[in-house]
Amino acid sequence: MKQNLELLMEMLAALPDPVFILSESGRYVALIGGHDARYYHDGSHLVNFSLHDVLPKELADWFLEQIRQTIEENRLRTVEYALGAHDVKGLELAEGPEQDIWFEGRIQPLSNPVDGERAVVWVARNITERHNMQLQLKNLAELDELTGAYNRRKLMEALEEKFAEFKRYHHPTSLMIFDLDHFKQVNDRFGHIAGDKVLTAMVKLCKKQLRQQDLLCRYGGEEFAVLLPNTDLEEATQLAERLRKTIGQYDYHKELGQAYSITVSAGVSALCSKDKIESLIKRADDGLYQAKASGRNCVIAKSDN
Ligand SMILES: Nc1nc2c(ncn2[C@@H]2O[C@H](COP(=O)(O)OP(=O)(O)OP(=O)(O)O)[C@@H](O)[C@H]2O)c(=O)[nH]1
Repeated sequence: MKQNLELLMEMLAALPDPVFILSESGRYVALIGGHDARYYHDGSHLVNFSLHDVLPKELADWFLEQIRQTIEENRLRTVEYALGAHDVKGLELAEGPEQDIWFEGRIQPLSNPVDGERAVVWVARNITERHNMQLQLKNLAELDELTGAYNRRKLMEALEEKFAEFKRYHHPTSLMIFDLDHFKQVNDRFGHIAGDKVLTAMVKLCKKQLRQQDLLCRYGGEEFAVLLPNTDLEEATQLAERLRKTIGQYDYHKELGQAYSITVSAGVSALCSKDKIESLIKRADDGLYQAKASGRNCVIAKSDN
């Protein structure tokens, strides 16, 4: 009997991933396993502290909510979350992983109370590698490799999404399409690699001007599009003008080895009730075409009539 118990204890201690017993009020009742310092920090000091003693309030509240839901639903639940060593008070920072860790938490309610309280068992597994890989795949699928702007596929996806939202809620939504003027001359004069640097610098410049919600995409070659949620045609035109001026005033000395400025031409359109995605794009494209035809370095807004 004693031998069996010893074996059980040894087996539990050897568990590669940390297993926490957490009470409904957020107390760390016990911690078993998880001693591999390549993947985990030593959390043994946490026992008998409460979540709010060691975690920032927002995180502690989130953990408590997960415990509460698991007990209420009385079933296994799986959650994913990030935790940095600096988030947890009292950890030995010199030991364990340096970067933020992504965890998968598998939370199971216990059938009997612990010290008079309902409790869960929370198995935490380091999934940082998998998470980073997923992020990398997502970036590969969504981003233009050269400039870091979103790619055309992402633009079409976002347009579908915003179009559906527009039909439901009628939030104003606009599209700007712009193209660098006489860009062939840049390539011819400075070479294709220098041209690449100009495109990359220009995207950086635009990102600084745009809001978090705006989606800057490489539409093709030296043509870009910006999807502007919650923006009507007038506001979109103002924003396009601001971008045009900012890009035109930038000196590509660093990229081209001499003072050089490049202008852009742009077309702008806004979703209207009888629109399809294609007609929204076509109006912005028509605006761009007109801007080129009327001497470049300007913005033409195309309304739906
Ligand atoms: N360096 C570089 N150049 C590119 C890339 N994609 C497209 N281009 C170049 O962009 C240029 C586009 O030329 P055109 O379509 O004649 O247009 P433009 O010279 O900009 O003239 P307008 O648009 O009429 O003002 C071509 O020289 C393409 O090779 C790229 O990824 N890198």
